[in-house]
Amino acid sequence: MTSRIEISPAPPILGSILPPGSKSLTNRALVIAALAEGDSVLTGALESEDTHVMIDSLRQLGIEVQHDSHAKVIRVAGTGGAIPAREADLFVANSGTTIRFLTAMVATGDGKYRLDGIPRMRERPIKDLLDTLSRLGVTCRSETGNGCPPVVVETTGLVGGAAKIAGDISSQYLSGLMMAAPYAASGVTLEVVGELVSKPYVQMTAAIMSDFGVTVDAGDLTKLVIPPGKYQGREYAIEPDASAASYFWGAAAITGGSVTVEGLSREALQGDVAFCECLEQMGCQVEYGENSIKVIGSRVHGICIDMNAISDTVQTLAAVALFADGPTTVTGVAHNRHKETDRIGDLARELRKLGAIVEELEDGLTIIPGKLQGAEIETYNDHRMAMSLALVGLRQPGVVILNPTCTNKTYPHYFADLARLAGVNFQ
Ligand SMILES: O=C(O)C1=C[C@@H](OP(=O)(O)O)[C@@H](O)[C@H](O)C1
Ligand SMILES: C=C(OP(=O)(O)O)C(=O)O
Repeated sequence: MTSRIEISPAPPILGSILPPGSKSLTNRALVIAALAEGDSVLTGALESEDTHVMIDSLRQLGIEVQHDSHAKVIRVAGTGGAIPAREADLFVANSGTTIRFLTAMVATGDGKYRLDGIPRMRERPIKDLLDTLSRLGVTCRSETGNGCPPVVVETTGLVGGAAKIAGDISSQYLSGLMMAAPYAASGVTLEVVGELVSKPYVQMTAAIMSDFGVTVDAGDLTKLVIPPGKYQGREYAIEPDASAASYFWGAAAITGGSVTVEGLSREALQGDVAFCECLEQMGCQVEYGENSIKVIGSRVHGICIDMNAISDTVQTLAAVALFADGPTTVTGVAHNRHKETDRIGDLARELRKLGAIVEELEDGLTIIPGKLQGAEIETYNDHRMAMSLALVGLRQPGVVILNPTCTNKTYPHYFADLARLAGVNFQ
């Protein structure tokens, strides 16, 4: 693919689509299957950079992972909790789940492990996770001392006990600790300090742990008790990615069409299906099936909404908000500044290029729709910037997405799938 793609306006989109597997579930299932007793077979897994760096890292740790990328099936030979490699230097690109989950996982091993990523990863915080691991008996540090990767973990195993974990920067710290905790010498009790962000992801972690045989007492997510235990290998079906689905639901809203996403339901493990409730508040109609969710677009209204729990869909909502008949305010997403890029400041800048008046808040933004115009959209190597703002081009001519291959992080075939669904070609 070239270093730019121009989105072609489309008539109201009528269709259905099955997005690729969930990044969050694939990477959790990989970690848990690696630690489990016996083999696991993961079906419907995501094939993308974020899952490939996880697979490569697990292999470097000495875990056998067989991978049929065409069939989207991954076989993992569980080690029963052992980490065979005594030393490893892992490269995680810009995958937050991979570095946070593996930092906690390698802490259960016996050896010295280093984890690093691309330059942006070296700006993404991980200090709170390292502090908690230290309290649980592990020697670990940020190599440059700035609280970000590269991370070095020197360990003879997780001792366990009670520790506090900060909740206000990223829920991935807590999820990583939860998945590793059954392999501590004694049980682990985690007390969450500060308001926990992205709560549905922690519920997802507890749910998948339970699916593999370890029950967490998660209560109201302020104090979590994880008993010693062992995951049991199994066959596990990964749901389609709900964050990816948001773009197709957004496309229905923006074009005034009707799009059905297959393989998801209101009961999905992924909190991001609640993006449909935002669209409903904006005036769209949502139909929940047993194994599908359909959004029917209409004239959209501006809304005020706290998106703390579903922050990966803020950029999708922002794209829809450009077509609303009034302002939209999103709050509760200060943690979005620590993701692939600053998803408040950089998002505001790109929305302004498209003709909106945007007020940046400390924890969100207000978008006042203006007369739309085409623009070259900078993506900051953020897959969600590319995927969300491309939707604007389905109505407004002249929207060009720069560096479109950044969608490789979670959705390598995004533009092909969107063009097919919309029935147009992109240049
Ligand atoms: O646990 C997970 O799978 C994720 C948690 C969220 O991160 P934060 O907890 O950092 O908000 C989300 O943004 C990310 O894409 C995936
Ligand atoms: C924030 C994201 O990813 P991660 O934190 O896993 O890198 C994302 O996919 O939007």
